[in-house]
Amino acid sequence: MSGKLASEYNSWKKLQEIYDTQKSQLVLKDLFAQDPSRFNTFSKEYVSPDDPSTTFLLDYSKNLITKPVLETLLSLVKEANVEGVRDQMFAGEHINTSEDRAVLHVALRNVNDDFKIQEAGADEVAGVLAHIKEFSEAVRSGEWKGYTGKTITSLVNIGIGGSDLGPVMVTEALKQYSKRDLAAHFVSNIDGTHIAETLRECDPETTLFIIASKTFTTQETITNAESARDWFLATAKDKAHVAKHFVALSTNTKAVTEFGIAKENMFQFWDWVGGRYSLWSAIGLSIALYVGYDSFEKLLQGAHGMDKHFKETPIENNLPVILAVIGIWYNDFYGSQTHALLPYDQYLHKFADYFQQGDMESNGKSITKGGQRVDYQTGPIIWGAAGTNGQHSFYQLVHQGTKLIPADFIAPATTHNPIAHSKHHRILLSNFFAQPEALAFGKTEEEVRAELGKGASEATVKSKVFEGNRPSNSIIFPLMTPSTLGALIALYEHKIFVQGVIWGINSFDQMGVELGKVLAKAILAQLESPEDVKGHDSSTTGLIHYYQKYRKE
Ligand SMILES: O=P(O)(O)OC[C@H]1O[C@@H](O)[C@H](O)[C@@H](O)[C@@H]1O
Repeated sequence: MSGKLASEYNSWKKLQEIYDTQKSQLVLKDLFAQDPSRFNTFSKEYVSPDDPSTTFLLDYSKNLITKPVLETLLSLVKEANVEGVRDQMFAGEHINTSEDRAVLHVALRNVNDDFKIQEAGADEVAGVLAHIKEFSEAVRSGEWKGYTGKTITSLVNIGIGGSDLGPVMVTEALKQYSKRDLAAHFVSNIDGTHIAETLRECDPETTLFIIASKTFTTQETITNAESARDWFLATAKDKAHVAKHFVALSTNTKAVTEFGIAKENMFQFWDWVGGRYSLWSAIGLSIALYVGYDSFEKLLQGAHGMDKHFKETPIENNLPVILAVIGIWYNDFYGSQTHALLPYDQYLHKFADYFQQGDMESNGKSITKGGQRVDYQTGPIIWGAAGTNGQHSFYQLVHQGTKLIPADFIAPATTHNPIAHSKHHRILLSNFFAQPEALAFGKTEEEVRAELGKGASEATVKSKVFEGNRPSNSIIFPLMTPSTLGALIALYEHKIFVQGVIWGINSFDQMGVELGKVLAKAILAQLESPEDVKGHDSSTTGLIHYYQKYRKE
């Protein structure tokens, strides 16, 4: 960390100058016309340093950049000492300064021990992975039995935030690798409907509950876990049976034991694993159970390959760095407020949800590590949806609205489900190719006039014009596999890291989630009767009073 605001860097000032003076020249149609090799210049194929079959192409040529713009963006990376902070992260230095913690999700997937990491606990990773392997194999093979001797057929992961979103996203993405005889459910919301509806699909004799909570104090998770235990004991009766049906993933041994889960059924992790970076840790147990340990290990290997790429590749060829700086170009100079993640792969339908936490909880900050208020924009709003669904809903705004929405299009070249001789997939991909093209190059007034002929009104002509010059990245990979998924997730994790370092913020704490929790606790104690409702504004008081008119118990 340099201690400077990003806006104080010389390269930042230069970028502002470029934006102010050259913005009108940054027109994709012209840039492509002027340079026939633009695609070659601004695209890179990633090949995992560990496994050549883990590969993808990143095409960033449809961005509002030229070589000088990109060079200036990269000099920002140098000036902000991103490489130095990156190396501190890999070395286990406490770069999460507000919590005085290391940030070591890379240690969880350090499969070949390529990185020498000293932090306490890093040497325990292999042991926890062995525990995950042993347990997941026992459950999947049927060797692990429920209290009446039956095989487990349903998993219920109870967790929220980072203890939910990663496993949800990955189990969906790798569904093709599951045995299909083990159903995976995820309960996160405190709304009783979530657990009630889930339990309706489960049988206490064949259900395994995985209580996933780093702190083991999260109100939603503990309340849901207690209700799950009550539901289970209503049938099983004997508390001794809990051991066969409840396991915990946590850093908090004391709280887990107090809940009644045996120590041998607890899967440990460490304070240097951030919640939103924890799917690689014991939090990934539901993934290993659902897709098998081998696939879980390949996921880790895929991420590890990207870690090596990020750590060892010069910044001009470093894919997370490139994505990060292009994002900064739009976020901080073009004034884009959002960034869309648009996977053309149904298996990735939770990808944007996952990175809403990954990115927005990491970089949704306005105070630098040094305590200064930033005078520029930080993390973008992340959103998106899978496949062509979005085209029939929100793409109208992306194409013709008043906002500039940078987007990443992500797709597999081949599908696990080549039904109708891959007809579906070809149609899907034709859209994956067409959308970035339409966004970039649009449709001119002349083209519209030629199409409509003389009789068309001016308003109709104008409404059919696509201004174009809307930027995007495209990522295409051979097939959705565990290792490719691991590499893709790590790509975005490191992108978020690079942006956080440039903005000078701490991407690894989440102070902003606390205030609401505290207020909710105070309000919970006041819900009984109107006389208890004290200390609020008239709006909050009015809302609680309205609720109290209808509350039943
Ligand atoms: O795993 P835990 O401790 O139950 O925490 C769950 C989530 O709790 C939220 O409050 C945090 O903002 C998330 O970062 C975290 O993932």
